[in-house]
Amino acid sequence: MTYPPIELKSVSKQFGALQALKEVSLNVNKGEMVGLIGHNGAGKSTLFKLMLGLIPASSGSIRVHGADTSGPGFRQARRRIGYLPESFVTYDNLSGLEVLQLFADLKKVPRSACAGTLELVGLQHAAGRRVGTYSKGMRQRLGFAQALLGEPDLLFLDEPTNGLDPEGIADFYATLRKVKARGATIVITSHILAEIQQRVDRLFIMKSGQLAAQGTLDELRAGMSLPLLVEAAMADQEAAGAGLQTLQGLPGVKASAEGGKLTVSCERERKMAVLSALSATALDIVIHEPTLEELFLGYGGAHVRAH
Ligand SMILES: Nc1ncnc2c1ncn2[C@@H]1O[C@H](COP(=O)(O)OP(=O)(O)OP(=O)(O)O)[C@@H](O)[C@H]1O
Repeated sequence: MTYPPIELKSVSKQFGALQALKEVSLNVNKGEMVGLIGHNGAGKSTLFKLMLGLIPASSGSIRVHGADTSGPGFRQARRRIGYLPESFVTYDNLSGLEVLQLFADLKKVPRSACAGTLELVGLQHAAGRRVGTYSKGMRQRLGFAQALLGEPDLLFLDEPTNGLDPEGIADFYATLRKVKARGATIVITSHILAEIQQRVDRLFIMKSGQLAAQGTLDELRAGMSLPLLVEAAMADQEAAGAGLQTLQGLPGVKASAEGGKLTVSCERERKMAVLSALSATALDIVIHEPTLEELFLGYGGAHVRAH
């Protein structure tokens, strides 16, 4: 029998008087890449630690590949998991290859896998260099490499693009796509919502220890029905004024004009009415969907701060 990689039922976690997680239920399907987002202290890292079996839940059940994280069968399931913690700490006096070999020994993965894994994260040229001389981005790549060792079929990546430059971020997601293509399931957290919103299959929004919403970006948009933003470039100020007048007659539409530019905020179901009102006179029209940041705030999240 095959089990979904992750099944959580009514999971709560108490740290003394503090309730870090409250009745969280969620499933992640095989081969999915999902994003876990939430404000600082929302409970993302705690959820990771519970799913990795590093700390016990106060109540509820957590199954990973069908094995209860508090049961004896979990050791086996744990071998198929890769984890990149939020702060990856390593040994400065060893080379990148030596660090990876150490992790390979711990994970009971043959050392022969290390060179290829370093190549996968673009560190092959620095394999023999002391980690103490690595940049922040290179350390993060090394952390990613240890998570990828042994081709795990479930990956937990906590803030994996921390410290990476734009090229590093693009490389990281290119590698993730390869990992996903071989059927792995991936759970990723990020504070940079613009970065993950187009890259994951589904999103979980955490708020104060609870799951505030879940779904694809489109489902989250439909659930919140935030207004769309339409920007239209008109030939000149006069054309913009005429366009503004037409739009002001439409219900559920707010518009303003500045020079030859019209800015319109409208309910989703008014989009076609707005477009047809402008289509004859506009030179160009751009429609902006609500961003994940706006949805996140709409679902009750606080502002997401980058670390
Ligand atoms: N070992 C612990 N003992 C006591 N409280 C803890 C412990 N671990 C986490 N907490 C608390 O649980 C809550 C959730 O923390 P958690 O680290 O899971 O949040 P997070 O969403 O990962 O935050 P961030 O985005 O800042 O990493 C916070 O209030 C935190 O202070």
